[in-house]
Amino acid sequence: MITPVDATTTEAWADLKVLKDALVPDLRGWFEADPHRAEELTFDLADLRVDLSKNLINEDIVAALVRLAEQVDVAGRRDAMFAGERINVTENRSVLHTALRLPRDAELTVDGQDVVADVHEVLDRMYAFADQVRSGEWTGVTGKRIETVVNIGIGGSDLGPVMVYEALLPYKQDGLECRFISNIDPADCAEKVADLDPETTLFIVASKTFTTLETLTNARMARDWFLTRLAEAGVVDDTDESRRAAIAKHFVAVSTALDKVADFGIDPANAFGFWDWVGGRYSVDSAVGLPVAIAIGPDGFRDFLAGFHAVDTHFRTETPERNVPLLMGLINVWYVNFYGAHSHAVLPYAQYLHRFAAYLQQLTMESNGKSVRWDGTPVTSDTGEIFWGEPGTNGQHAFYQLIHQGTRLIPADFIAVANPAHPTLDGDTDVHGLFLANFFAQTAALAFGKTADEVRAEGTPEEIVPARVFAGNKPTTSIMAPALTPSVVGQLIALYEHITFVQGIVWGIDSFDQWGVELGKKLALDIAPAVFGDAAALSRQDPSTQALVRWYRDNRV
Ligand SMILES: O=P(O)(O)OC[C@H]1O[C@](O)(CO)[C@@H](O)[C@@H]1O
Repeated sequence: MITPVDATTTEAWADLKVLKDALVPDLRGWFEADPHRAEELTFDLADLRVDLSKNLINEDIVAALVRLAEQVDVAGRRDAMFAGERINVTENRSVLHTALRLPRDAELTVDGQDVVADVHEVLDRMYAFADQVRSGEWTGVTGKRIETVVNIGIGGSDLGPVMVYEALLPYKQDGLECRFISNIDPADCAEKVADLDPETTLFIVASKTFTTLETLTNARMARDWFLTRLAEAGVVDDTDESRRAAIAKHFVAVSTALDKVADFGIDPANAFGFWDWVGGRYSVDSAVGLPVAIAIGPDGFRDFLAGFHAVDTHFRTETPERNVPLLMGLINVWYVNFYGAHSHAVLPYAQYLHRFAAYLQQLTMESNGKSVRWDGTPVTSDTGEIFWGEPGTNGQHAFYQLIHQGTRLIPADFIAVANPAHPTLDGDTDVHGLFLANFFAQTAALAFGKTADEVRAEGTPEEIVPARVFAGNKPTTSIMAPALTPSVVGQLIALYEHITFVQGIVWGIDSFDQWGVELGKKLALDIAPAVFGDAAALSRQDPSTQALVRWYRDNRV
């Protein structure tokens, strides 16, 4: 195993400390002093235009960050990832989500296995199935075409598909709708199926491991609902054969554990596989994206994958000074480790990206929320960021106050597209233009603020001048694209995947395991008997938990 370099002992880290101590943030002054600042810090990455100029950085800081990347060998680890080396050390696995978007004629053999051929074999099956559902060739047990696809999954088997489905709604085929059941709260399943016709509904049970309690419980509840409703309609009887025939037309699975899929009662012919080298939170471009492929069609899904691949190629081949995921990852390190930033806002000015922050929460926080390095030694600096956000302009009327005038530094990524799916006029006003005026205004206000003199010049009474001053120097990155196409959505996801990777390497952590989720899962199974009345199991719990369970049982009608 390669020992992680301790970033905090590198020369570059020491240089960054000196630079931070000497830096007086002054975005106004920096832009005035250098008329080329915006141009020099703006980069094109596939269809994305990324403006880093409103960050608290200068040439020396960028150079030191790039040296830090060299000194911790980001490039070496990146190449190891792309080559299929087992960089997920604690699970002894390759990390090859980038292989999921390799074109058919690419070559990648890992442990003697032609990975590209495997990936395209599954993609071909997904595309054929998607075409059958979309054309109506695939019918339910009573011969009706499918109108609703219900994905049952959680974490990476839910957040990616739902985010991308919502982002690409304008590309969805008319007459087809997707829904997503994830929470084990029975309300989720009950609400999502309440108005559905089982004869026109297709369930996709998506679980990498096919052991996840939430997903298997929801899948069983959905199966019960489905069979009960069809029995009531006289479509199935209570023979196994009749039920199996109905399930075969209405339940398919996505998993790496195809044996368990069969145990659940889903025909293995209707299962779409992937591989242990795809992390759950990196899997939306695998068969986990099946609902998206059905909704937008194979051509749309191909564009989606091409978007990822374009960013992969940039990340793999671009020089460090122009490598956008590398620079963005390093700038995040700058804020976390040198400014003590705890959180990072993602603010899409695109309503269709309303689930993007939720998606990024799993991607970034499950990846980099770690306190040991990949060799088991403690981390030597803070790691991870709390990712959060809401679409603009809704966020402006909720939490932007704290970003503008609070005491915490919150780096924010602003995302917008030039061409909306719904160009709409309000009288003579282009509403999307008005929307984007807010996007431009917010990053400017955050960067440049408003001085006391400017506030006074507006005639503000002296006693409320301080309350109306904006300090400015609040860092933002602006990301723009021509339109929210399937390719652009793929590009955005790949961009953040690689940003997350870069941060993980600097911190020396394994960004691809998630052991921290395990304890809660195990404890839930231990406590469940107590919840159901097992006195011995209850007595094994701590006093607080015992009291809470008793209260629950006393109040549960
Ligand atoms: O796809 P599975 O195996 O059901 O797992 C769902 C999710 O559970 C986790 O293992 C833990 O939250 C995630 O990493 C994963 O995306």
